[in-house]
Amino acid sequence: MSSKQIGLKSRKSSSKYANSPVFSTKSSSKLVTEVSVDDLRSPVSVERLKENVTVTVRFRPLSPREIRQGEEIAWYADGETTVRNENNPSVAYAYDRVFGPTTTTRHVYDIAAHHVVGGAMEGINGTIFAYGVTSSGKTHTMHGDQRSPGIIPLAVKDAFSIIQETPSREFLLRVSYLEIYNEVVNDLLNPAGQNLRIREDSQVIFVPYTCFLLLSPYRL
Ligand SMILES: Nc1ncnc2c1ncn2[C@@H]1O[C@H](COP(=O)(O)OP(=O)(O)OP(=O)(O)O)[C@@H](O)[C@H]1O
Repeated sequence: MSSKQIGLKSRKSSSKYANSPVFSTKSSSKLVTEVSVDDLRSPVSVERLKENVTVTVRFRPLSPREIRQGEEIAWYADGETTVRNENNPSVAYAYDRVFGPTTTTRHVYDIAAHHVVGGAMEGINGTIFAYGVTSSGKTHTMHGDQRSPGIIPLAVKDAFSIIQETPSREFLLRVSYLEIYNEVVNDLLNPAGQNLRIREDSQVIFVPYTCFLLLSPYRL
């Protein structure tokens, strides 16, 4: 089990579904991208600080290899919020949102992540992370590729759009990129930053990772 995460913040579970990363907006991680958004001026509305955790399931299609091997789908999306068992229709689980295998990453982002990015740009801490078994589609969902960009590039692009549309405010965007795998923390932005030591004092847990100012969405 592993997870991929993007954390968006202001300054101041194990999956049953082999072909579906469970996707949560609010983790232990194998790969962590953290974008820190500092709105240097606007105050945070108390109204908006209510905790709000949503859990989303995304099914990926069977791969050609899985089809060749005769593997069958055991769980499927029944409507927009229910996951049902193919062999036993009476077994069903409800989630905030369920996406079937033909859903695009763009759609997943729009429904499940866009509002977290918008909230972060207003100064509300937000985390988006994906977890699921190996090959369930976490990298596909979070990173994607040129043809189908993932949640992380889409979030960064959105953050820059919001900055452009809000000339009256000043923002500071910082990015760090960590991999946590088999209890080992590596800094993916600094080849020398391998097997980082986690330091702890009474107040905070601290990892000495590299943090870059993000000046353009294309630098990520
Ligand atoms: N929604 C999808 N549509 C089409 N192909 C997908 C989808 N999700 C994942 N895949 C494909 O399934 C394979 C496994 O996906 P991916 O590498 O994202 O899994 P992962 O959960 O990150 O695995 P690992 O934990 O081993 O890194 C990849 O070939 C990927 O392109």
